[in-house]
Amino acid sequence: MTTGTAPNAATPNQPTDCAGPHFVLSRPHGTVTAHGVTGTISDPTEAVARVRAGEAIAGALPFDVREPAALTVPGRLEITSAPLPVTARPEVPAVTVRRYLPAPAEHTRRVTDAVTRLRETSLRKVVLARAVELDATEPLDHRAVLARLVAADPNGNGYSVDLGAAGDDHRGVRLVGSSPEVLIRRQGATVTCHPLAGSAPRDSDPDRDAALGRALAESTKDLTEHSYVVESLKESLAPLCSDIEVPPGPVLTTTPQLWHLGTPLRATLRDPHVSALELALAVHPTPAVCGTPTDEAMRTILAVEGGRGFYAGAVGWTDASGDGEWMVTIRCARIAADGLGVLAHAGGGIVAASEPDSELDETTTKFGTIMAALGVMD
Ligand SMILES: C=C(O[C@H]1C=CC=C(C(=O)O)[C@@H]1O)C(=O)O
Repeated sequence: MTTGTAPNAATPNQPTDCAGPHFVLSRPHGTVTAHGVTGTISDPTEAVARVRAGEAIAGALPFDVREPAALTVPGRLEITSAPLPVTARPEVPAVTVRRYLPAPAEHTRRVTDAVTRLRETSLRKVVLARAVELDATEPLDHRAVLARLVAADPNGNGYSVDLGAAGDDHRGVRLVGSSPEVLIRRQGATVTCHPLAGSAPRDSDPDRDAALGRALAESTKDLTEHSYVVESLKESLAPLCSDIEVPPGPVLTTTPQLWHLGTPLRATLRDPHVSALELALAVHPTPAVCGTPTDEAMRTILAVEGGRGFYAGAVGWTDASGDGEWMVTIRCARIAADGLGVLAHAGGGIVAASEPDSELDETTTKFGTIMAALGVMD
């Protein structure tokens, strides 16, 4: 499907397609590529109005939606029915870890403090993340990183977004990743989401791997952590949707690095004018990236971590009819405009029963998706 055509006009912050499309989202059921830019939008409310007026949009929402979004009105939205075709796994220049932010011991200390707080206050769950700064010896090509992410994922998940629409600080900056988590998808009146929460590492030995999956499915701590996300989604969707179908319990899903607990939800949209973008804004941030209660968890995260930028936000598109898909922005990295500096984040849901050392290990495993794509573990 294609929506309109327009030149790739160049204004100061405007993303361009000079080095490949400014937005690509590869999914098992299809790839959406935005070609050309007719406008940029940093205010999601304006984007909602533009979609209601019959325009398509694509891009990224930040974790804290009070910060600028990176959305474009594309000249043309190309939608295929297969993941991004990748014929060969391209080489990338050498990438090395500069430092972890905070240092691993400090992340463990933060988790310990959070566990105390979870036991003593009304906070039930909080997702704490840490970051890693990496350096490339030569400029990284985001197209090569995207191809490696898509090639490494049996489901073909991957995204690459030019963040320039968010303002001068983001000019030429790219967000690349491979998210397994569907925040929201709208196809006509059908609304689906697939929240994930609760994790265990994979193992190269099939028997040990299967045992890790079984243990996750029975883990009270992980089932509790997961339940907050499902409850939150049901609550956020209720005013906008009817017939919300929730399976009796979560199912196991996998990425090459991790097992996750996931719950596929399905609902019917009450008002056909409510677009995929509006639905994404209504449910974000879910307790898969923030916590429960949302406000208390958000305050805790901002106080402990500071800003997250586009990590733990949403990346996706909405077409002129309001259909679209938004993924939770995880398993990703920001590549600086010079292609040399990289910043990646990984987080995990903390509940009262969390163990700080396991939580640190979980974030290390989650970094594996982007580290492998950057060749750090080659
Ligand atoms: C916050 C992240 O993952 C979320 C998605 C799946 C499982 C999660 C968990 O088990 O904590 C997180 O909620 C991340 O990858 O940075």
